[in-house]
Amino acid sequence: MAPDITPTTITKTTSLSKAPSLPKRAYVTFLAGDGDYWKGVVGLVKGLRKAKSKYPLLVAMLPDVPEEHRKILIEQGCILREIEPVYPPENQTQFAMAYYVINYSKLRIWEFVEYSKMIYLDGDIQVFDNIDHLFDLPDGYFYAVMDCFCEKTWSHTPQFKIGYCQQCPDKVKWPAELGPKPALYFNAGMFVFEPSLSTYHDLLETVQITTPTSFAEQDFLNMYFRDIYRPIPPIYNLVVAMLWRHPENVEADKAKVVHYCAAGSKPWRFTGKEENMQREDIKMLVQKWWDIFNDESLDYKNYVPPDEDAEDEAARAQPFLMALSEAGVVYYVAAPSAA
Ligand SMILES: O=c1ccn([C@@H]2O[C@H](COP(=O)(O)OP(=O)(O)O)[C@@H](O)[C@H]2O)c(=O)[nH]1
Ligand SMILES: OC[C@H]1O[C@H](O[C@@H]2[C@@H](O)[C@H](O)[C@@H](O)[C@H](O)[C@@H]2O)[C@H](O)[C@@H](O)[C@H]1O
Ligand SMILES: [Mn+2]
Repeated sequence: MAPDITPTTITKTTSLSKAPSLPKRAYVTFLAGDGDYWKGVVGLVKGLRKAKSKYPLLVAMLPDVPEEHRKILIEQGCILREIEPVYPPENQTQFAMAYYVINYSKLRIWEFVEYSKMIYLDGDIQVFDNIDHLFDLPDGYFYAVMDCFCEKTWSHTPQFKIGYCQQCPDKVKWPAELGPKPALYFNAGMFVFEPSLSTYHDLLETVQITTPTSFAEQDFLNMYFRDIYRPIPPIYNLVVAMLWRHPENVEADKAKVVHYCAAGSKPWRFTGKEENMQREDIKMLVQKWWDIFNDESLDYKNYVPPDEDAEDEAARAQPFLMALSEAGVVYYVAAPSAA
């Protein structure tokens, strides 16, 4: 008896085959432990909503995130993805911060291959303007903002010891006797990447044969993606220490993304007592974070998505992308030759 292939079945099959396969994009952050970083994630998802981002926020979370925090994040519209920890090989390394050892677990996000492109954001980051246009940057590269070597957390490095920083390479030139100038180095609190199973497996294998260093997975990612790393402007990840280390390179009120990574700058723990925490620009940025965190109209349960036919943000940003590629001379600096 021939199977009953009715028009419905054929239609259903046909319509499914026509389903558009739009590339899926999402923001992703990382959450570990039962501490207070969940507040950073709530602030981040509300900030993305305020900036009218079109894409969801995934939370790659370790099993030790308590049920109570998970519930809060789901109620705020986050997509939770539990991941297993990634530990570096046994080592004697003194990480710049002891807890950095858990940050290797960030590498699990390369496994999220249902997404074609993702933007990773630390939980201590806030997005104050729409950055959806970064998803339209050309594939095949790793985009992130250049870091700064001037904080005490870098005091163990030759750069710090001689006063060299990539943010001002002409101020103290890299001495030839120290060998080749360090390759451009990014802050791993924010980056644009493409999930890929082959990259994911290679990352995990490479971690196990790489001696850990003080900035843990940030150092590792800089080594791993060195050849395809493309710097993007500091407005996309204002590492707040830049405000006092390189004020000529940044403007607090122009930053689209702010990274509260200087000691004492985490908004949800802010006391104002640590060095530089009484600066007006720091207090303004911390207040901006709290204004979003406390804004109940941005809670997922109260949120009304923007009008669907509002001008597409990507179209609005097209001129930007052209400018960025033209300005490529400034930001798409090829890594200095090894010689
Ligand atoms: O107890 C912790 C410590 C860190 N993190 C996550 O790991 C990221 C990196 O740590 P952190 O931002 O503190 O490092 P920094 O950028 O300040 O060096 C955080 O933003 C969080 O997303 C976390 O979830 N729980
Ligand atoms: O695990 C290593 C971490 O390294 C980075 O933080 C550092 C780095 O930015 C230094 O340059 C600063 O001086 C320092 O304050 C800051 O903590 C990333 O932000 C974080 O996500 C994570 O990868
Ligand atoms: Mn951070």
